[in-house]
Amino acid sequence: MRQHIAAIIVAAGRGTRAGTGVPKQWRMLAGRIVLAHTLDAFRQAGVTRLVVVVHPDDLDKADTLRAPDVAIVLGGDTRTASVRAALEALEGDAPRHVLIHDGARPLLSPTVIGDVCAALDHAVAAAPALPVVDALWRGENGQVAAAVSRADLFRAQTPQGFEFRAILAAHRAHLGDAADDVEIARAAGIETRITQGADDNLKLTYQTDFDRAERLIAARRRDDMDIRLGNGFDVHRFGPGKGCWLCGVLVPHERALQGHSDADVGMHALSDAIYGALAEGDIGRHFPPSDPQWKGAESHIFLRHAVGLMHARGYRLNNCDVTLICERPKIGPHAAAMQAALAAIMGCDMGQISVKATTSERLGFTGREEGIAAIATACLSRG
Ligand SMILES: Nc1ccn([C@@H]2O[C@H](COP(=O)(O)OP(=O)(O)OP(=O)(O)O)[C@@H](O)[C@H]2O)c(=O)n1
Ligand SMILES: C[C@](O)(CO)[C@H](O)COP(=O)(O)O
Repeated sequence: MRQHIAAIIVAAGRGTRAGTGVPKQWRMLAGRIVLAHTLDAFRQAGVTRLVVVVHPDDLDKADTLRAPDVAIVLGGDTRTASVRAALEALEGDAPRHVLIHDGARPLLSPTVIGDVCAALDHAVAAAPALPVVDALWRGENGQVAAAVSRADLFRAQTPQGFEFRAILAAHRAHLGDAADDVEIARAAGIETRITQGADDNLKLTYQTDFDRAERLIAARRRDDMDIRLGNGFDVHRFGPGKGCWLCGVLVPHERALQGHSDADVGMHALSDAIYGALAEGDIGRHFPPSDPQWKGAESHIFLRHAVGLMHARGYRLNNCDVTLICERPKIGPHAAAMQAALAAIMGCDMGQISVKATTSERLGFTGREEGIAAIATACLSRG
């Protein structure tokens, strides 16, 4: 939660460039009102105080946005006047920081918001932007009149973030209009740090922007739906030796597991679950047992390889679940250490990893303590 931050979402424009009819911020985009997408991005970023600035003619439409975290404020004739109205409305219970965002930028990501918020820990003002990458020309009568240097040029985006008191004072002191709030802050002598913008954070200005935004959301939804499951199963027999490697932890025992590698049966099952989710076979395909270089190999090599492949394919781990099947050694006292070891290898949070154990009621080879079996499930998603 970002307790000391409020977000102002300006949505009082008429959207004339996007065409006639309903103003763009109230139109449907991928099945939802544009502003509903915008508000959700802030909620996902943990901003819980949202001020939406609307045109008086749109008050009835604003009813659809009403929620405990949303305040509605009436805007003015210009974007600058709309922002000012919201700043004044917040003053009675002033936040420490304020983010000012175009309602017409519905595809902003929690990452862009988070980067601005992080920059505000060290700066009075911060805003996202993208460097200009194309060559620039000045045109006259449909002809190229001159080349213009693109060095140091950026395309400004929102949300633009400020110390609340500083931007309120800057707005109060500002005469006339401005393209954005950074211009107003700079006029008051406030330096603004540039944070990473995003191509997707486009402003809906023309109808073609709606078409592009629809395509981007459709692609995001396809990615969100791309969830993959894999399972793995492995068995190693007991033999001479002391202690068993299980999920990256050497567990004291009067015997050791036998195998071509270090025989970490839990880590093998987990690696196979990840390979399975990627439809990439199993450990044996990537590390053939016939290859002497893997003799006695530490099993984290296999797991790291599976995780590397997962990232290379554009997936990340949602969660995984490993079950060790044995009478002894007892796993419970070591389960937390195993979770920690796997998390360190996989570069994820311990909460994403479950390690548990069961006996087989003294039945079968595990019941007779001839070996240990492990099953694992991994769930991956895009991104
Ligand atoms: N008087 C105004 C004018 C603009 N905005 C908001 O400022 C953002 C960026 O402005 P722009 O894209 O220029 O929106 P419009 O002014 O609505 O567009 P147009 O210029 O095409 O009419 C939009 O979310 C818009 O709703 C506002 O709150 N109050
Ligand atoms: C604030 C802004 O989004 C920064 O890029 C932009 O200036 C507002 O939109 P407009 O089309 O320039 O009115």
